[in-house]
Amino acid sequence: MDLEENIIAPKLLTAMRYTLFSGGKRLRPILTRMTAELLAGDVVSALKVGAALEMIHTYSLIHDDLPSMDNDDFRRGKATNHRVYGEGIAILAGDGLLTYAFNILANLSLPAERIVRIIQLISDGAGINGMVAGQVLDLEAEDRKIGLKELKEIHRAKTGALFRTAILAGAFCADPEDKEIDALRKYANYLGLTFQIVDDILDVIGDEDKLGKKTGSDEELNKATYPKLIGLDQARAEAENTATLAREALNMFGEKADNLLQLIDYILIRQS
Ligand SMILES: CC(C)=CCC/C(C)=C/COP(=O)(O)OP(=O)(O)O
Ligand SMILES: C=C(C)CCOP(=O)(O)OP(=O)(O)O
Repeated sequence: MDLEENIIAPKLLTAMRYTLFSGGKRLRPILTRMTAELLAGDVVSALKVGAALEMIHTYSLIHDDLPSMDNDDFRRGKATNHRVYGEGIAILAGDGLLTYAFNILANLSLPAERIVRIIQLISDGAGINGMVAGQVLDLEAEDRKIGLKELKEIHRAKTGALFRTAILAGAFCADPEDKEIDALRKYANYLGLTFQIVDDILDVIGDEDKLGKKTGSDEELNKATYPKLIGLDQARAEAENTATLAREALNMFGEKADNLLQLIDYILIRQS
């Protein structure tokens, strides 16, 4: 089914497209593509997998912004989905993006067992063993004192899981060796943590126009963050440390991993 062919409920498609095409860094599809390229995999399939992941990520943002979750008014430089289309349609636009993503994955031109592997990986990382679970932990931690260890676990599931999934799904667009998967998983874990520490820092010091979303919302919702738990300077140092570990994880690939290395710098530079 082509997304454009949805004529039963045109408003659903409009609401899905509204947030999907309102800008966004496209980090997860970029990672999928870079990883497939690193391992000389099928780049066309990687782009399709990346599109599916971006749909899943976009659904998660639409739902994360809802009044029952973070209650945010701005996302990607525009009014949030529910502010424009109302809560009901926003929930359904998220549902539509999530399910359509799996339609794209089911239609990949890869060997059937590879497609099944990618679908398993993504439903796991985006679902009850990854992002959805992380969001639950995040909600439960509001207004509660938590330590760094618990915060790391929340970040690992809420944000890290989809990064890890994007990278490993890119690897399965090739024919990876076990040691390559191990190295990429390590890179993904440290990259995801670096990203979320930087996101925490940007919520304190970031420019709302550049970020396209409101800052200070973690404080407003009384959420535990790296700057809150260890201070801004220590949080920056921690982001540098995890970035170094992400770089080291790529050592076995040498220069071939330059793009993945540059992505670490891109994430770090955003908070400097
Ligand atoms: C199943 C769902 C709804 C998952 C949401 C996952 C997620 C990473 C939300 C954004 O996190 P955030 O609140 O830390 O970021 P932002 O500041 O961009 O809202
Ligand atoms: C996971 C978090 C913290 C939500 C924002 O993710 P991104 O910063 O990748 O958002 P977009 O560029 O896709 O809007």
